[in-house]
Amino acid sequence: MIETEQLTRRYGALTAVDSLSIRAEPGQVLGLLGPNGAGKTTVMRMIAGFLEPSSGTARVCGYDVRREPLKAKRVLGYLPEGAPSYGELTVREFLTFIIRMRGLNREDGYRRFERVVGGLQLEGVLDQCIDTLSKGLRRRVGLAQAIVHNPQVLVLDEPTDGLDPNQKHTVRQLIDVMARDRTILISTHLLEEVHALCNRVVIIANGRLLADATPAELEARSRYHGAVSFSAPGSGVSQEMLGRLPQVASIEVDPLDGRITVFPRPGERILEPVETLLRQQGLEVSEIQLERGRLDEVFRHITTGGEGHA
Ligand SMILES: Nc1ncnc2c1ncn2[C@@H]1O[C@H](COP(=O)(O)OP(=O)(O)OP(=O)(O)O)[C@@H](O)[C@H]1O
Repeated sequence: MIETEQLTRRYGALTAVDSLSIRAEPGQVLGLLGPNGAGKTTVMRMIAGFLEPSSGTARVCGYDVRREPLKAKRVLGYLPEGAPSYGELTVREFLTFIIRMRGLNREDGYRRFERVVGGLQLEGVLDQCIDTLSKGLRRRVGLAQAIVHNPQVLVLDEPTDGLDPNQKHTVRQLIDVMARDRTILISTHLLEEVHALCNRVVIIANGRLLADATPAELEARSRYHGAVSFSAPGSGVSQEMLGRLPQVASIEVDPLDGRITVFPRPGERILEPVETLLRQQGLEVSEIQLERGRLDEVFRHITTGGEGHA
């Protein structure tokens, strides 16, 4: 479990993290989202015990990171932003060093080494210096050191940053498997990652909490939530006809591809009436889809001041 209470960090006059209270439980992947400079890395560094809070507390599995730092660090794996230090070591030397630092016995150490090297596909670069690896490989080595002691809590700062789509997929699968019985906090700028991984999302800006909700709850705040969109090239679908449906609030046509989006009045469900109307008129449409809502729009709205604390 991860808990912060009124966690605050000031740099001179700047309050980078401002009275932040968040909580993540086992089985949860909590996504920490926010614009550049929102305070995500600062929050994670405080939870990981790498940065002193100015005030407030952070606890990992119940251990206060300031009062019981060793106990907190023992149950925590941390992937910092960027590349791992000790770039002059080979991947094998680095992971062996971390395993020794973590106090694993020979047998467990060997088992865990094999496991993470296999899981993150590092077999081919074990004897290469970290400094000479590609960005994606360095990220995977960083992730390997974060999980090698099989921690209960993981704090991962942009875990898929710099990875190609295949590697992103591999790392997301790994996080997904680990999430079953662990608590995971990840920061990301990729909203697709929120869909792929997170079952809860915290949005911050200027160090302050702006939203704490499930991805579905956030999507429900989008103006696209419940809208119906479809392509109807050359079918003569009339906006006027759709607009006469009592459940419909408005209609928009994408100027680029001509895709039609029909928006419901509050509380109305429009998929069925829209489909029925199109069928009755014998109009050909393709890719008709009920929209869940768009996280990018909600994120923009929340972080640019359109919405208050949730
Ligand atoms: N050591 C420092 N000294 C002074 N200001 C700092 C320091 N570290 C961070 N800051 C400031 O604190 C604020 C939060 O930074 P932080 O790196 O936590 O944001 P972030 O959300 O992780 O950003 P990004 O998405 O760009 O990585 C920023 O305004 C940053 O300039």
